[in-house]
Amino acid sequence: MNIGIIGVGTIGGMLLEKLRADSFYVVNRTKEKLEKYKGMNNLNICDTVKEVYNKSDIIFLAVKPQNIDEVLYEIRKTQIFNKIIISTVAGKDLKEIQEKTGKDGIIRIMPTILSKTGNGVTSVTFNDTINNKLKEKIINLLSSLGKIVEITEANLNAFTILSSSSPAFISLIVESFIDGAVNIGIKPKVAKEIFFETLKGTIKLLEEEKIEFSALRQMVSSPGGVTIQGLYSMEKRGIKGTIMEGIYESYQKMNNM
Ligand SMILES: NC(=O)C1=CN([C@@H]2O[C@H](COP(=O)(O)OP(=O)(O)OC[C@H]3O[C@@H](n4cnc5c(N)ncnc54)[C@H](OP(=O)(O)O)[C@@H]3O)[C@@H](O)[C@H]2O)C=CC1
Ligand SMILES: O=C(O)[C@@H]1CCC=N1
Repeated sequence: MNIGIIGVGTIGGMLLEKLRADSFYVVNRTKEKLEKYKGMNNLNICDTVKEVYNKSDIIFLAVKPQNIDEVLYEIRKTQIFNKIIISTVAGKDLKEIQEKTGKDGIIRIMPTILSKTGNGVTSVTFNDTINNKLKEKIINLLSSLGKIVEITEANLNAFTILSSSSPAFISLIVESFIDGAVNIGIKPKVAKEIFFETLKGTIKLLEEEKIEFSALRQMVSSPGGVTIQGLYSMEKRGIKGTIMEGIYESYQKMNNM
């Protein structure tokens, strides 16, 4: 199977590194960016969107939303109709891609940077021209990215915030813990090491032992102790509302793209 990637930035590069194909055909606006992949023996660097489209069976669109229309326009000019187009672009729906390209086999995925290590959840939504056999083939292809879930397009925006934006939110929260630890005298390197272990362990308790959030808080908070003092301060400043609001704002922005 030949895979095309249009736009080899953060997500396109990750797809190139993680997916399995007989050959890859790629194009990127800034060609120099592709230098680092030149050692890949199944990589073909192309000059145009048209060349990638013509030579590939499945074509991933991985440009930013502001650049997608120019790519769809180039695809529209081609007269080959039996290809599968998989868009990673936030806020461009299946119908619009179909209309702008004049092609039928359209799929959307919402990738996550966590696929770099084969983790995270990538959601996929198919238009109604894709039959079950093809769906299975596509999900199988995508499985090297991590967990794949099929969802309806109506749910894609919410899933985007949860699985694709969250690594950025979590990174900010983790950084705050490290800064907090440095502020009470722990060296950054040590703080990072200890906090990463603490984070992994907390997730294990919540996930594997199925301990409820509130139960875990109670287990750790001694009456009149230090933990409840910290929780009280965080709650007083509205930490939960702040995070919930951030998620909602992201979602609203996504809906208006
Ligand atoms: N980053 C993330 O975590 C996620 C991103 N997405 C979606 O993935 C898509 C890609 O995002 P991301 O990888 O972060 O963006 P990047 O800016 O890192 O990559 C986009 C790439 O597209 C190239 N490009 C732009 N226009 C063209 C064109 N006309 N022809 C060929 N190449 C072009 C750019 O080239 P140049 O080198 O010149 O800039 C750049 O390398 C976006 O639509 C985004 O919504 C979805 C979920 C998560
Ligand atoms: O921030 C963005 O717009 C993209 C989509 C989700 C993650 N990155």
